[in-house]
Amino acid sequence: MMKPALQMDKVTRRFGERVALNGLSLTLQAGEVYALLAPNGAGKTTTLNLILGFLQPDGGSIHVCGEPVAGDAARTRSAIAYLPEQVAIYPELSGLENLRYFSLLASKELDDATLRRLLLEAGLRADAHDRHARNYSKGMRQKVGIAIAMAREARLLLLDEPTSGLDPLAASELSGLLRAASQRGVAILMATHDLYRIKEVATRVGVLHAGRIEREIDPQTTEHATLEQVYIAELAR
Ligand SMILES: Nc1ncnc2c1ncn2[C@@H]1O[C@H](COP(=O)(O)OP(=O)(O)OP(=O)(O)O)[C@@H](O)[C@H]1O
Repeated sequence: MMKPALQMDKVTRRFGERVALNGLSLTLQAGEVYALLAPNGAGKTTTLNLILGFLQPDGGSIHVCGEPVAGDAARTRSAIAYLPEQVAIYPELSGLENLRYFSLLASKELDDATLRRLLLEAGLRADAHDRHARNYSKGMRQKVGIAIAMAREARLLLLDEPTSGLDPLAASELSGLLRAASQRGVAILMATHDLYRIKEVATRVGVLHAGRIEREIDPQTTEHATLEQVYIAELAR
């Protein structure tokens, strides 16, 4: 069997007296789309930074595609694509040039036809490929980010609030892209408050509270209203 894309086992992390993560365990197999519902301060950013190897845990372990992050974070990071809330690409370069540049950084030298195909698959229309990214909307920058992830053949995609500030069309396009990526075996972990998109795309939902996953909900069998009630109750705790 394939190694899980992500395996977090009883991870703890403190900042001085403050416990940010308190025994967080989470395993993601290839193709799973996990939505992390995280009220402010619950430990979302700490979780993402630990997976990326920018922080070290005080206890527990994290593996990406079977490799310990503690062993060689640069190596495990090469299997990960991280899309922050605002995808950072070079404004003076075009979408195509950004994709070429970030692919080269990941030692992937792709010809223009392949780069353009990846941009099209990520939903960036051909007439935008050669325009300066400075004029791109948030949704367009995100599409370039997804194309970069696909060019790098990332096995694990981390997204932080991917739909905040997107119009409904862009958000729905993003759901389609995430579904397509998951069908290709990419495991996706997205921190979000967007219950509507969760219903659309997530295969699992977990509520992060006080540094651990307090409960999991099956998005397929849970009504939207129930999902919302659970989340609101969690926010009010
Ligand atoms: N560098 C740090 N120094 C001290 N405390 C920290 C540090 N980073 C995080 N914390 C604390 O750890 C807890 C979890 O923080 P984290 O940033 O992971 O939460 P979050 O869920 O991302 O919150 P938000 O959504 O508000 O950014 C919080 O109580 C926070 O104050």
